Amino acid sequence: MSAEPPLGPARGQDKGRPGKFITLEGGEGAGKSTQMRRLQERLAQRGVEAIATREPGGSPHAEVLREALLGGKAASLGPLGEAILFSAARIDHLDRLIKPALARGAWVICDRFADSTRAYQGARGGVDPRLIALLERVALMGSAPDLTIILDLPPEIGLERAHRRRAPDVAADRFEREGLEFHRGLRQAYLDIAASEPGRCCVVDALAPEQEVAEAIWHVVEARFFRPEIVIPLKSVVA
Ligand SMILES: Nc1ncnc2c1ncn2[C@@H]1O[C@H](COP(=O)(O)OP(=O)(O)O)[C@@H](O)[C@H]1O
Ligand SMILES: Cc1cn([C@H]2C[C@H](O)[C@@H](COP(=O)(O)OP(=O)(O)O)O2)c(=O)[nH]c1=O
Repeated sequence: MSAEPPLGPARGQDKGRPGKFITLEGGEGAGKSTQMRRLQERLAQRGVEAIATREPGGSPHAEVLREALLGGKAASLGPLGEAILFSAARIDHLDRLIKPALARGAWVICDRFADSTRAYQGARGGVDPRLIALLERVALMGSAPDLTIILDLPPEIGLERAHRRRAPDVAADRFEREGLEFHRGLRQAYLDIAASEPGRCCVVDALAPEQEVAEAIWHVVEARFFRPEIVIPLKSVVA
């Protein structure tokens, strides 16, 4: 493996970090990576350096775990074993990339994070929510996102978008291949997370054209970080 990025601040010691941490969540093909790039550009226009990253992955060790998790090699571990591996990848990602960036004042935008473990391995995989919460506490040690945007759309449409995006010679990953009921349950799991943490999460309608979704996200980011006098309702539906 190539040279290791240095570790960031000690675990649990990143309170008062100057950078902001934003995560994008939602089902397959919801537009997370598209909107991550757009938000990064918008922040750059505002003079904010934002690092775009993703999970599983984002650091060398975590990318190795990604291969095992998405290729299906880890599937025989079952949902709890997978949740532990996703969490191990998350610890490396936080320590090597996210926390060092936040500590030096950069912002971080991450395509999927701990809510994906809650939704996929917890709500859909059937792992006891108390175990998922425990793993999350151990992995994050206080490094929770400042804002989570949940991109919401009917799973039929997201899966169709994901299918169209994929090159013909690339197979769908193991979670994308799950049936429609699984993906409907995921959608509900994300809406439940948003309802349980309205201070952190905001739901954006991802069915709208790309540009409109980007505007809705920017509205939320601007309100949360640049103009706190604007109050955003939980479900921010684009026109
Ligand atoms: N609002 C949108 N309307 C229609 N297509 C979109 C929209 N946002 C993204 N797409 C397209 O859908 C596909 C999946 O988008 P992507 O950002 O990769 O989703 P995700 O990262 O959530 O899986 C891509 O081909 C992308 O160009
Ligand atoms: C981060 C994370 C991802 N996943 C799943 C969700 C996705 O199916 C897959 C990541 O694949 P990826 O191709 O990066 O996501 P997307 O399809 O949204 O573009 O891993 C989990 O099951 N648990 C997790 O904690």
